[in-house]
Parts: sequence; C-alpha cells; structure tokens
Amino acid sequence: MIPTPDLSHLRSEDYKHIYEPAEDTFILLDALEEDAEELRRSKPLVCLEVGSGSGCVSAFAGAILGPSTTLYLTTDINPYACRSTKATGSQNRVPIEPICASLTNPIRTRLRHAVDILLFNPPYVPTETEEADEAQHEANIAGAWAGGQDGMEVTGVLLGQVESLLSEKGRFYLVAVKQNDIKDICDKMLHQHGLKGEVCPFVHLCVPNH
Ligand SMILES: C[S@@+](CC[C@H](N)C(=O)[O-])C[C@H]1O[C@@H](n2cnc3c(N)ncnc32)[C@H](O)[C@@H]1O
Repeated sequence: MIPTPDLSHLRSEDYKHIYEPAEDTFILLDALEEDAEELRRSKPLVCLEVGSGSGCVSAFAGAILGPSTTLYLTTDINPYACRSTKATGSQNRVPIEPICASLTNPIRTRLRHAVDILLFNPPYVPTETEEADEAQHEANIAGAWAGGQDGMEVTGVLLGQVESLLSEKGRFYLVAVKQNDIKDICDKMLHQHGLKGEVCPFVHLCVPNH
C-alpha cells in the first residue's frame, strides 16, 4: 500500500483557501494505486495535474513512480493552491512544478501529444453558471467545486483538449459524479476524440483508440 502523501505542513487555516483532500481526492489516489504497476512500466515522462489544490494527488503519483525522470507539472487558478502544491512536493520529495493558470492554457501547445498521465479532480458540482463564472474569476475556494451547468462547465473545456495533450501511451484520470452524465462523457470522448473510457466509481479515460 502506498502511503498518502505527508500534508502535515498544511494547517487548517490553509484549507480556508484551498481544497482539503476529501473522498473524491482519495478515489483518484485509489485509481492510481490500482494502476501502479502499469504506470511504472510505462515510464511516463510527463505527468500533468490540472487543479492540483493541495498537491496531494501529484505527490502520490510521485510516490508511485519513485525516483524517476518524470516531469510533474500542475496547474491551478488559485495561487494558494500553487504555493501549497509546491510545498507538498518538497515535503514529499517530489519535484512538482506548479503553474498558476487555468486548465492547460500556457503550456498546451508545447505539450502536444506529450502528456503520459493527465489528472483532473475538477469543480464538478452543478451550480448556476454565474456562480461558476464568479468562482473562476475570483480563483478562490469556491472554484474547487462550482462547476456550472451539470457541473461540466470547466471539465467540458478540458475534455476538448485531452486528445491533443495525451501521448500515445497517455492516460487521463477524471473524477466525475452522476450529475455530470458519465456515460455522455465517455460517449463523446470515444466518438469525438477516439478515446476509450473505463468507469470505476469515476471516469478513467485512456489510450487513444488507434
Ligand atoms: C475538487 S478540487 C481538487 C483539488 C485536488 N486535486 C484534490 O484532488 O484534492 C478542484 C481544484 O481545481 C482548481 N480549479 C478550478 N478551476 C480551474 C481551472 N479552470 N484551471 C485550473 N484549476 C482549476 C480549484 O482551484 C481546485 O484546486
């Protein structure tokens, strides 16, 4: 069993600004742990986490892969999250490079078909569009959950970028809830982007279908 990353450097005060790892975070860790052998064997060069929050998920990926040449990149719109992610990387000896940005905006073109592991536990809670827009604009803690219509307004944008980011052996791990319409996500990813999906209690999209 791979231990949960050490987050003892984060205080309850920090969690007023960043998302505290919760059940959805641990579902993602479980999925990664389940695939640990395959992930190690695939010798990933680039692991990109979108919306890293505390940095727990990327640090866990680092624990799975062990000392390696993997580049750990993360993005988050929330500057507190970027600082916490960096600190969590240091605390757990995983060299994570956080980028304060929305989704994959400043790096997308340079990472074309280069991402071997793509991770996203998004703001998936259905809310009014205005609430999601404001949370995105303010880049505060509400941005951790406010997902707009069907909880898909942020995730939907990333879904359109996944195929161009993933390498040939790339895998995309996405946390989703029923209200996001998981079947529809899988259908669209297959028919529009040629990506096969597997549902655990979450959506796990992987491997270009060619
Ligand atoms: C549910 S939290 C997940 C945090 C962490 N990955 C975890 O699993 O515990 C969602 C994260 O996505 C970030 N986020 C929201 N919108 C984003 C966007 N457009 N681009 C990048 N990150 C975003 C939030 O700030 C928050 O840190």
